[in-house]
Amino acid sequence: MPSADRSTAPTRFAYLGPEGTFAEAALRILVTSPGATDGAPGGEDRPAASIAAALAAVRAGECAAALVPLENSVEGSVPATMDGLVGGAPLVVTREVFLEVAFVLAVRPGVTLADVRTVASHPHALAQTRGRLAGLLPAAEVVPTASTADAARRVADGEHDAAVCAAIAAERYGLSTLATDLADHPGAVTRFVLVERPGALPAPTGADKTTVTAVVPDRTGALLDLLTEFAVRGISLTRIESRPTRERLGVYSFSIDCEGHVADARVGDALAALHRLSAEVRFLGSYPRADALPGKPVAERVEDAAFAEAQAWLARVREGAAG
Ligand SMILES: O=C(O)C(=O)C[C@]1(C(=O)O)C=C[C@@H](O)C=C1
Repeated sequence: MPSADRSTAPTRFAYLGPEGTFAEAALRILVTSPGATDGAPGGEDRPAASIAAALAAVRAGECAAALVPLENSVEGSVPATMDGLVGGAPLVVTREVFLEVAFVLAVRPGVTLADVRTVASHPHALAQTRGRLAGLLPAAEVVPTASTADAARRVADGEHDAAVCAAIAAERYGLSTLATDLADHPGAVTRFVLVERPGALPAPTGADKTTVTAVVPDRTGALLDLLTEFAVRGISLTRIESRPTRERLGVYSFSIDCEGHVADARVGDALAALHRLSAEVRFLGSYPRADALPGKPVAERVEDAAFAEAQAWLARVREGAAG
């Protein structure tokens, strides 16, 4: 899948580090799953200090790809990833990975709940454990960190008293566990995406997703117009959310995932229509669904064959044949 340009990068994958993050666990799944991409064979994986740093390493050609969190089933989207993909040099998603996340409360050996004054973690992890933390540590100060493993490392260094992190991070940094299964909603899943510089697209598998962002013009019905382009072609959306464009209040960029591959006639046709409707459309990739499910049934009238037949009919009409 990766083009020659991509595969010459010295490092295989950048991920939100340090070692022991959920992002690293997701990367292990990615490189061992069927259809795994090699990035730069023999290369190293690089823990990055932030999502922005991971994306920057790919843009600079230092890494073949970056694995970054996009959304969580409890806490919703990860703004740093959303914004990092919309701005800057183009990047595309080539794979997605789902990871069930479970949190522990980790401390230096010998530290008890009564000793904990500060508890640190990634904001998404803190939000997913808010209720349990309030019960266990009602007086503790909650401190955001760049990642869950960053919190564990800082606890090991003595900077904070407790970390909300993965069990593997507690182990990696020599911490003890005061509580397990900290999540307020057990079974939360984080969706990670592998992003690369644009190149050859992953081939359609029949169970694909496409991601696109579009700035919606400030006029009545503009969002409905945009969504109609998917609906009339029988394309099911799997995610939609808005982010501020940072230009002014009232102008938003919509980030949309839909079923299907840009190589599918109906999806390509819808994206072309979006390009006509919006001054700023960014194609963010077509890639295999992590769950490998075929998606919603597609009506015959929007199958590739129906589009091809309609194009052939139009060509005949334009040449003067009876319609
Ligand atoms: O900090 C980590 O370990 C991450 O991989 C990031 C992240 C996120 O951004 O949501 C991933 C999964 C958990 O929901 C908490 C944090």
